[in-house]
Amino acid sequence: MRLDADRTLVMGVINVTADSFSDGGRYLDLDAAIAHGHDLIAQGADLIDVGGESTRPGATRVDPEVEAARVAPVIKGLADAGVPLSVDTMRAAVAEAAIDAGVTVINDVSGGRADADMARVVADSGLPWILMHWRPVDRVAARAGAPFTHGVDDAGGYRDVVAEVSGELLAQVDSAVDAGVDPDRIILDPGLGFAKTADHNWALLHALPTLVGLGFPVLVGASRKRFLGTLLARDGQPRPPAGREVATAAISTLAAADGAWAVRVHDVASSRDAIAVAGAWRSGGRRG
Ligand SMILES: Nc1nc2ncc(COP(=O)(O)O)nc2c(=O)[nH]1
Repeated sequence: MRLDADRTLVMGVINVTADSFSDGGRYLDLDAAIAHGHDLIAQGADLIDVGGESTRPGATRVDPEVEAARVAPVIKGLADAGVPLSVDTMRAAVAEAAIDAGVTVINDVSGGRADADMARVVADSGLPWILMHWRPVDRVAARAGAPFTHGVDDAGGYRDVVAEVSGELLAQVDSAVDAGVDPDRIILDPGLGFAKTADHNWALLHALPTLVGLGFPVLVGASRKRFLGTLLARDGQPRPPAGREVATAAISTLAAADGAWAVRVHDVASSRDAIAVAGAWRSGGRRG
């Protein structure tokens, strides 16, 4: 997986879960998940993120065995067909199963903080590692059934969310490098919506050039998230997830213009088109 592509990559999403906020339950069936993966590639995805444990507010942890059993067959089926894949997991054991199945990127929403073994697994694999920011994740219990910690209060609040998220991400990088991970294989992600308010999310997106300026590829995961629904609310009713694709594509356009490594989206085609527009705009159409 190239970390220095000359355009912003599009990461499609397959949530092999029962309860993800926007597509929960649709891809628990192996054939459906694999078919969806091929569809996302046909829409222009550069890679596909496969997750087996929803982290949405109100979700609870699943057994590691359940999580691995969900993601490994999907990863193997798609990897055998040559599809570039990331696995969305906080667990070292699940990452190992995914690596055995053919995954080429580890996407860790805990940024290495939920499982002390993860850094070793990633270092040994030599694969790229996405370190996402989620301040209270150290309070996410390892046991199945425990609820996730999404409350903004759990994060203790932010005085300067951009400076604090930047500093905490760099601390996660230091920990990864200390554990033997090649810094050139590290990708950062501000963790939009993870124990953060809508204002925090917009401040982080507004400061994307600052995050990119930290010197690592940056992944932006805003697709269909609640803060978009809040922005587009009518008569006090937030826009439902299915109605947030245009907003998601707009963010993909702006993220591409600001040099994001990739955007993580459920609807690939709309963001691929948006990024093509951003590329043509920035190059004066030279790339056609
Ligand atoms: N790196 C990264 N991974 C993620 N995984 C899940 C979700 C939650 O969204 P989903 O339920 O739509 O997958 N968001 C992110 C994110 O923002 N960044």
